[in-house]
Amino acid sequence: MSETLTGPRNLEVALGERSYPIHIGPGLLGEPGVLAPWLAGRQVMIVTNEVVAPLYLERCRASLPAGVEVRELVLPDGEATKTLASVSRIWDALLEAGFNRRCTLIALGGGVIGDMVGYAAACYQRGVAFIQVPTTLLSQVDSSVGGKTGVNHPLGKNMIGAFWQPRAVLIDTDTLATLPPRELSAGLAEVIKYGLIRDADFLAWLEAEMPALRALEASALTRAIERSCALKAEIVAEDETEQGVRALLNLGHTFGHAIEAHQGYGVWLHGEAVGAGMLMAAELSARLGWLSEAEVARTRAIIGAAGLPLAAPADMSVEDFLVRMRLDKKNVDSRLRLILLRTLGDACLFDETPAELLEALIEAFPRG
Ligand SMILES: NC(=O)c1ccc[n+]([C@@H]2O[C@H](COP(=O)([O-])OP(=O)(O)OC[C@H]3O[C@@H](n4cnc5c(N)ncnc54)[C@H](O)[C@@H]3O)[C@@H](O)[C@H]2O)c1
Ligand SMILES: O=C(O)C(=O)C[C@@H](O)[C@H](O)[C@H](O)COP(=O)(O)O
Ligand SMILES: [Zn+2]
Repeated sequence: MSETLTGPRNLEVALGERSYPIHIGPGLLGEPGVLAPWLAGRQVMIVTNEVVAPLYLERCRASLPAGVEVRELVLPDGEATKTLASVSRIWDALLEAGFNRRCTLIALGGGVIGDMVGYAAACYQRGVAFIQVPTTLLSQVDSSVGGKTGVNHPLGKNMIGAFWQPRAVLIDTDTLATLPPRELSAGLAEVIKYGLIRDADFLAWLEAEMPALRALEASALTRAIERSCALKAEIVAEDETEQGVRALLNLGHTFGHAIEAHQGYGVWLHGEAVGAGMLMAAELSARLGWLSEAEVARTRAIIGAAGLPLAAPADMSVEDFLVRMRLDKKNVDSRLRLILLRTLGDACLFDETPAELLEALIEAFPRG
């Protein structure tokens, strides 16, 4: 993993007729006509938010070919806006513009925009094309790839949604220059996740390169994005609708989603909640006798080095966690199914955690 690189990288999510490319590189956004190959027809709607629009909407517009009918919709910002009401605004705008089944939606922004635009595309006239143009690290390494789309419900994260794949993912790494450090750390949580679940060498590389990643060093960031996307593409190609291996991408999320929903969406960033959740999963894995204390210490160290929380919210009781975790989408027949670590780089889905062990772990986990 020592090679330096910053130039364009191309990957594919292999899903037969619905396969699509992931293009990664600096300056991709704004290249005239770069989005042209994936448009379904002449009608295009760029959907973004009020933070991203002043930064990148002009460049996105410039990426379209001449002769297309372009509309723009700028939504409010934030996780709290990831609702059916916001998606309805997209449908309203599409209908008011008279857009038909050959239209294409472009999701320009982070995971909130990407998840909502994907869901709007999945439902509009029973399904239209969309392109992901992710502008946060988290969306570039995770949410733009794989076709999980949807919105939150007050009772649970991403409870309403659909699997709907984009036509392409265009990752302009230059957009990370404007990302606030807290959002960069949130994205690093999902990057660390790939190392923990599937790639011990990548994890070791991340440990060494964390300062470079946090300093936005281009070569390290490109490498991290490419490896993350490659691992996700491989898993999604194997199990598009999460019947098996894809569930491993949920490491830390059963705890993390509980934190996000309990605190109120947007109080903890998704990546922050996943960071703390991955540490909880690692500590539970140790209580089951799988991970050593040294491996838990490594997990804690890399999550901390990424600038992520190492404690759960101060006001969250064991019952607060359990109430939310019982609604988790992975559960079957009221059995909690958790993603745990056999060792670093090897995750599994486990549905036999004794209730007392889980409760003791949550009780003992630090609060901040
Ligand atoms: N579909 C999936 O597979 C998947 C995977 C992981 C996460 N998610 C979802 O993604 C969401 C989190 O995504 P996120 O972390 O990108 O959050 P986000 O979309 O809220 O973006 C984070 C913040 O950064 C701003 N922003 C975006 N790009 C910017 C840029 N280049 N410069 C400056 N500011 C910028 C946004 O406006 C926002 O304020 C959650 O809802 C999570 O559930 C989905
Ligand atoms: O793509 C997946 O599969 C994931 O689980 C990726 C997660 O990082 C992401 O947060 C996803 O939205 C969680 O999905 P959910 O089904 O647990 O809501
Ligand atoms: Zn996630």
